Formats: sequence, C-alpha cells, structure tokens
Amino acid sequence: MTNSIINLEHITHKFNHSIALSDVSLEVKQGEFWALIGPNGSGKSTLLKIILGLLKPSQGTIELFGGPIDSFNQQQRIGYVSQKSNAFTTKFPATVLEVVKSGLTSKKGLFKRFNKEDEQRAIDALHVVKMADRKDESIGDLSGGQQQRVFIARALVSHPDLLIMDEPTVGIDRQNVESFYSMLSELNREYGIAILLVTHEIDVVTKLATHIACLNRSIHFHGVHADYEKMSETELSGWYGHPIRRLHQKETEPVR
Ligand SMILES: Nc1ncnc2c1ncn2[C@@H]1O[C@H](COP(=O)(O)OP(=O)(O)OP(=O)(O)O)[C@@H](O)[C@H]1O
Repeated sequence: MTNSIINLEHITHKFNHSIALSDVSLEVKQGEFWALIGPNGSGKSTLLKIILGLLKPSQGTIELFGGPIDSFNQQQRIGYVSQKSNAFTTKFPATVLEVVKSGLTSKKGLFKRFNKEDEQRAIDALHVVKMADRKDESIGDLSGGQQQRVFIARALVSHPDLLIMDEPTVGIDRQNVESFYSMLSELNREYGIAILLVTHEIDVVTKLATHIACLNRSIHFHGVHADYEKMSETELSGWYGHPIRRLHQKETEPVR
C-alpha cells in the first residue's frame, strides 16, 4: 500500500497566456506537515485549487491517495479550511456544535437528520481543538481564532487523513496565532493527520512544519525542515524576490 497522499508531477498552469505555475512536482506523504510558502501572486492558492480538484491544470498529473484525481471519490479523506471561514457576524444563527456537525452533511446528504453518534463525533472533534466547552455558544460570539478552531473541528469530523489550509490565521490576533499553529502541530503528531498549509507567517510555521515547499511559480526548494534551515538569507531572498531576514525568538512578524 502506498503512503503517498498527494503526488503532483510537472504541473504547469496558465491563466490566458500568463504562467501561474511552472513544472511543479511535489509529494506529500502520510503524517507529514507541509508549509507552502511564497510571496504574493506566487501560485500558492492556484496549486491548492488544483489539488482540491477545483481547477484543472494546463499540464501535469495529480494523484490523490495513490490514484488519479479524476477517479478520486473519497472527499471525506480531505478536510479543507479556507482563510475566509472566520467571517461570522454575531448575528449568525448557529451554535458551535451545529457548525461542526454540518461537516458531516456531505457524508449524510443534505436532508438527513443527525443522530447521537454524529453528535458525539462533533463533540470529539471539538475536544481535539480544545473548544468542547464552547459547544452551545453562538459561533458569531467567538473570536476569529476560536472560530477558526471550530472550522478545523468541522473539517476533522469526517476523520480526514489530510487537512489543507489556505492562510488559516488571517484575521487572528498575533498572540493567538502561535497557539493556533501549536494546535495544528499537535494534530499532526498525535493523530497522524497530514497537513498542507499555505501561509505568510514563515517564521512561526517553518519551526513547526516537518517539510517546507518554497513556491514562486516554480518550486525553489522542497524538503525537510532541517535542510530549509540551512538556506542562507541570501538564498531565501533570491527566490522570494525581496530581502528576507530570518527572525529569531520573539520577533515573529510575518514576512509579506
Ligand atoms: N482566476 C484567475 N484568472 C487570471 N489570473 C489569475 C486567476 N487566479 C490567479 N491568477 C493569477 O495567478 C497568479 C498566482 O495567483 P495565486 O492566487 O495562486 O497566488 P498566491 O500565491 O496564492 O497569492 P497570495 O499570497 O497573494 O494569495 C497571480 O498572478 C494571479 O494574478
């Protein structure tokens, strides 16, 4: 049995005549935590859309869980959390538990009622993200960081093998960003869930991720954390397109 979760080979994508991705090859295996980093407009979201099957690349092949994407039909194995999830107003009429249970809808069908077992699964997922004690509160009353934890629980309720996130900390205040990422790291280590995360918070995430991919239309580096750390600031700045200074300890401003 293969332990490959995502296997991209020679992906090129053009929007009209402009090249967004050029010859990108990348493999994510079971239990790995990948940070996908790159400057604005470098193709990160385009690559995620291709992996999620929302966009067909101009060239290249994609395999999910060892088979071609065209015949993939186990959507519950992939959880997705976007940067826009944390945009509920205080008037949104759903409790935290209801939001998490809605993650089971694709499995059950839109008009099927939730049973006790579904409820327990949702509570278990909330325990994982440490939000079970808030289950009866209105989602709109939570902070951005807390809402995003709930959306992770919603993605976890179908027991995925892979969690894909596109800048999940947008709108979360800085002091909660580190604890949010630590929670992700714990999910990866304790539950073996593979993670593919797009982020601009390079210095926080590259400490926690097991693997890093540097994208600027093409892949400039991909590999394990220790090899990423060996890259000099000059090399980092070279592919990023503007000067990058590594930040240390408490200096954790995002690099845009
Ligand atoms: N639907 C589209 N039509 C035309 N061009 C697009 C489309 N979507 C993205 N692009 C272009 O493709 C390139 C890559 O965009 P993409 O959104 O993937 O970058 P990104 O790395 O996610 O950027 P950011 O960090 O700013 O979110 C950009 O030049 C963008 O303008």
